[in-house]
Amino acid sequence: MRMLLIHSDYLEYEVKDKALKNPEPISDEQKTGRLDEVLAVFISVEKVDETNPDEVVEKAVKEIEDVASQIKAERIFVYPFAHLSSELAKPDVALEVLRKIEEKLREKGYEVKRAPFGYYKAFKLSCKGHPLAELSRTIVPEK
Ligand SMILES: Nc1ncnc2c1ncn2[C@@H]1O[C@H](COS(=O)(=O)NC(=O)[C@@H](N)CO)[C@@H](O)[C@H]1O
Repeated sequence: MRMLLIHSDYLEYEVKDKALKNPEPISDEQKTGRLDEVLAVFISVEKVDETNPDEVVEKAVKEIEDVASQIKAERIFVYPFAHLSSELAKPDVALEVLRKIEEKLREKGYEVKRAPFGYYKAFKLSCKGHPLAELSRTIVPEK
């Protein structure tokens, strides 16, 4: 899994078209979304993650929590992003992993939104620009 973490004044998105034949079903209210004062986490779930998705979820949540505590972020935006890797996991595995990350972060008390999966989306992001505002992490399951 590849993650790009951007500490932002805000992230907002708007769903445009389907990028997959069967994207995640969404309600009208999910067609746009915005969070202010947010840690935006762009995630590419990779093929290698299919060997142990639950382990990758655990490791990703830990990494995100570590960064969130350092920058004192209480809101997290989980953003499916297929452009951080050339070895993408298949969509059904990727969506399940992203849903579990969202769920576990919420259980830990963060305010969490997740952008819809399988759509082309317009988005606006305002990076804060401090030394820890732009980070990346690579997570792999143990062999
Ligand atoms: N492995 C993945 N990790 C994260 N997001 C994914 C993954 N696979 C699919 N998606 C989601 O599905 C959308 C489209 O995925 S994609 O791989 O880019 N596929 C396409 O764009 C197709 N139109 C051509 O392959 C992405 O924008 C993202 O929302």
